[in-house]
Amino acid sequence: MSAQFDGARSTSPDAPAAFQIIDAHAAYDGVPVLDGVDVEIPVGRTLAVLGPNGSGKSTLMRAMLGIVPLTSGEIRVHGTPLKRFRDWRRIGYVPQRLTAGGAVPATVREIVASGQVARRRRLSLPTRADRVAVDEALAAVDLGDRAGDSVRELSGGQQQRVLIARALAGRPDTFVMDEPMAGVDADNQRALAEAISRLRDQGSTVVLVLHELGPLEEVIDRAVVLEHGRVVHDGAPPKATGACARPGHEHQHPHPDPNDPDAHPEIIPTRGARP
Ligand SMILES: Nc1ncnc2c1ncn2[C@@H]1O[C@H](COP(=O)(O)OP(=O)(O)OP(=O)(O)O)[C@@H](O)[C@H]1O
Repeated sequence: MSAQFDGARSTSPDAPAAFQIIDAHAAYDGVPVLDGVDVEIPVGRTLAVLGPNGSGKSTLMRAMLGIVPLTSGEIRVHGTPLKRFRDWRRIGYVPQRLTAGGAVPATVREIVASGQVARRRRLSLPTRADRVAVDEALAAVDLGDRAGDSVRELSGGQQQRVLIARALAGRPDTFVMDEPMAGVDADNQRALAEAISRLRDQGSTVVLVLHELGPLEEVIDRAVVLEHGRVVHDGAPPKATGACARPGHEHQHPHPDPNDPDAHPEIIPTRGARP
């Protein structure tokens, strides 16, 4: 990746934490899913959220973006309580799977450019700088030569890279990625790890849900492990062992149909949320 992003703006030691999650509780239909989560993520850190299926990892990501409301507790984003946070252009969200291209024959470039919508004023057209940012984002994930192709023609791993490019195109300084490695082959995992490591080197904050560290082991400075909606570890990334540690290993676990918009509330921004 040769492109340089100007996203990482607030890396001074005095900058408030990118995310402060304070005694967060959340529930679906009265069933607790987050049960008193406390995590502080300073700017410029690369943090993995690990844990078994159903432990609440995705729910925590969604809560951090205001998609899932807390039943109690507080979340602050770059020092501002989530409800009052408006600077969503600083946040780049990479959802679990490609959803934007599923129903319509969008090109790679169109999907990536859609990541700039929050930056632009209403009804304004993309500027030259916007177009350059899209080119840079595509180059960053090594998909510059696929810009005109339909995303449907891409493999799952390449589609995942498109989602990262979409987040990059808005030039955020804070990334929230929900299982960017899920279902991605070893080559694409390495390409993604490289893109993420460059984000870290540029001072961006990156929070990722992962099932195992895999090729990201070198990139992650800290890991939070959830179990039953509680933090059971917060510190150095645990050493990977067994088959799950091998590059290319794919977890098999149920996920909603990626083309079912009802199964992906994150693509329908709620009030105050701009994923
Ligand atoms: N929209 C929803 N409505 C009801 N229950 C939900 C919803 N989303 C998640 N859950 C349930 O909440 C619990 C936590 O789910 P969550 O997706 O946050 O876990 P996770 O750790 O990300 O799991 P995975 O690794 O399988 O993605 C699970 O029991 C899940 O079935």
